[in-house]
Amino acid sequence: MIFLELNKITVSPIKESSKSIYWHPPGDKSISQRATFLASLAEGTSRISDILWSEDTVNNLIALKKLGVGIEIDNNDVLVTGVGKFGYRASNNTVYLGNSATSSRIMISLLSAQKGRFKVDGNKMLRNRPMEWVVEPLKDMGAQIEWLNNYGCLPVGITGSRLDGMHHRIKVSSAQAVSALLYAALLADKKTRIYKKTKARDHTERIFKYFDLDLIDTGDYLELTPPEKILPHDIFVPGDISSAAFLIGLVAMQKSSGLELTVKKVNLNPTRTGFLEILQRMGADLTIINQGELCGEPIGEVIIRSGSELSGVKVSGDVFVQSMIDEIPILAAVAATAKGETVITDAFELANKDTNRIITTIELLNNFGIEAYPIEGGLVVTPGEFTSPGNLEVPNDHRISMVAMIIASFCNKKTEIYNWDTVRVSFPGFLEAFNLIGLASTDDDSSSLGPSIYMEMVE
Ligand SMILES: O=C(O)C1=C[C@@H](OP(=O)(O)O)[C@@H](O)[C@H](O)C1
Ligand SMILES: C=C(OP(=O)(O)O)C(=O)O
Repeated sequence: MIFLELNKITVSPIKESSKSIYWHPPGDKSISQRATFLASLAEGTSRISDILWSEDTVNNLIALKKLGVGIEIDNNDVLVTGVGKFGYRASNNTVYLGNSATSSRIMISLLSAQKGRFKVDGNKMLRNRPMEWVVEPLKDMGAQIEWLNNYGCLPVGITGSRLDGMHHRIKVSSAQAVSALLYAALLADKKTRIYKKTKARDHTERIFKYFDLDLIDTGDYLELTPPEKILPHDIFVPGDISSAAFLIGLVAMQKSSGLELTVKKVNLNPTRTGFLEILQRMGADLTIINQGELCGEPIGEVIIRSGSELSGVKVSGDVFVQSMIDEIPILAAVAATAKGETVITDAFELANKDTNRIITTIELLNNFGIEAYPIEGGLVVTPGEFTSPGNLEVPNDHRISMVAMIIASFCNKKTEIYNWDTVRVSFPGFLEAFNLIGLASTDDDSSSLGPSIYMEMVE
């Protein structure tokens, strides 16, 4: 049972549940952001259906609206009327992107080629995240960007200019670095060639092809020929596997059998499914059915059943780790319930998230009595019984906050969790989904965080 009070939530021990649940997760955050940006550059109106309504995506919509892009809500959908490739309107207002590194990195690229001056900024967490991997290559394309406070960090000032095409080798294992430069390449004068460091989520490549853009992938590099203009396309956003992972993990952690969750219409892009594969390797009863495609993205249904005995695993390899980069905190919680230790390496990018998630995941587990410690580029989790710390303030990190609530529900006494509501960044409906599983319940106030308030903010 969960009881809410201001920014504190009280999580009581769960009663084991045995139900069959069908659930459609909220829209994928990465695809919602990419779809919104691409539609904003098109000439005409694109309908984005099943978009994610959360703080990150809404900040993106509000920022684009202030730049002159047409943003209208039609039921749950967004109608984006693009202004063409170079039609963003300059204003004295800061382009504010809250907590979202993905949105700010792509936005910096797009503003670099618009007419006028812009300032891009975000919240305290975002101001600590590295921006130089995007800004330095953009400068090589001719962008005029200045660091307004500290080198490498937001806020930045941008004076729009002409962008040249270029050949660039990406130095970090980040999909955002590739994506930001691909968006800049759309606005460049000539072809741009990008050599990736690793294969990470490829939603940008897929949505560019869905929009009929001239992007080739030789396996060695990506090459984009800038289009004369971009035509609007309607898009359906599949469910977010990273949000679904919290509930999938929770079911896998329940020791008694009888609980079954079917996650419907969820994105199964192979660059995102590492968590599902690792759960299968650990011995979870997880199957994938009804696979298909939606707007160039693989989708399907995931069925997870409780009651399996799980074993610890070794997780390594740049590509594999990237395919579950946002799921590592929940994997660490699942690993604590398995037999044998779990060793995660090659997860260097985790240090660059809202918090350093290697450290915050370890601290969270330690707070609940689990032995976990850092190793180079990762962590080791030793299985054990979760014990409640009584009360706990979680860091400003939505993914850590959701894992804290899940772990707390497996403790033998109540836990008060402070600062839990960063869930709004990616999954405002988390508590309702948690209730649906039947392991917890909330009072009415939980709906105050629900997706509908985000629609009101845009209107
Ligand atoms: O491209 C994206 O939409 C994202 C890529 C990942 O970051 P990196 O590619 O920087 O590792 C991921 O952690 C983030 O939640 C969203
Ligand atoms: C790190 C995340 O997103 P971003 O990098 O866009 O802030 C996330 O959603 O966990």
